[in-house]
Amino acid sequence: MLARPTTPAARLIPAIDTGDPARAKVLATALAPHCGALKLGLELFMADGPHAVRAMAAVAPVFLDLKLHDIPNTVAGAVRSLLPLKPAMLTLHGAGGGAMIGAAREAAEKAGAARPVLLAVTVLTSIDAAALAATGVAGGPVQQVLRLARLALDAGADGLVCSPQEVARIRDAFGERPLLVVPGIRPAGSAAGDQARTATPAEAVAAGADWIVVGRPVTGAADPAAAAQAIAESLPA
Ligand SMILES: O=C(O)c1cc(=O)[nH]c(=O)n1[C@@H]1O[C@H](COP(=O)(O)O)[C@@H](O)[C@H]1O
Repeated sequence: MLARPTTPAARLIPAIDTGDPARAKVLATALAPHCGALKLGLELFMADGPHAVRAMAAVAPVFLDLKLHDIPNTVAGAVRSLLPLKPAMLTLHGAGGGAMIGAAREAAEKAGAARPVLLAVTVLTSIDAAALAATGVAGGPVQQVLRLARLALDAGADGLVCSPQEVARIRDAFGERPLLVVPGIRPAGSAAGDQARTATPAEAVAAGADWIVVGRPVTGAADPAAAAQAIAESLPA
């Protein structure tokens, strides 16, 4: 399994969100020396599938963010189908429930020591309190994140995806064990866009994030490698 980062640069996971494989290759090549892993999400996977994963894995560990969410049998099958691509990290939705997460873990175990880190997405960082209430969830994002965190960790997830605003609360409740991967990161002065629960890179790491996921503030910069390096330099040692 991918080890916890030991340097500031290794904490950074740029999100390569593009449907253009050529653009993805340019970004991956430029950013690989300045990060701990590269995130490949739905946009690129829908466009270029397993080929894109193999191409990215040639330059850096791949965080394959497909946010699996289905019945346990289907998710276990999806994990089995993905194992030959050797992703370093894989996401599934905590809201899929404990049986789904347990089935994913059992399927992942087939890869032995090289299995991907299984990360349960808690409450998407684009969801604010009002949007969460509209889905019928009582209580605010923090309460729901803690509820899904407990469920996912008990069921066999190695870690969690949460916003920077819940990191300290998760560390208080669950200690150092869970791996915490944190999107919703915005360097000071950068546009929030569709993100609702945000903080700066340094704030997220100071609160206890292991990795930070940064997309548009890096990939939309005139010089993505320089933007990545500036973020790494802003992090506590
Ligand atoms: O699982 C994720 O990575 C994820 C979970 C979440 O709650 N929020 C979230 O933004 N992400 C991903 O993190 C990246 C954030 O991108 P930017 O908003 O451009 O920095 C995107 O690729 C999202 O798919």
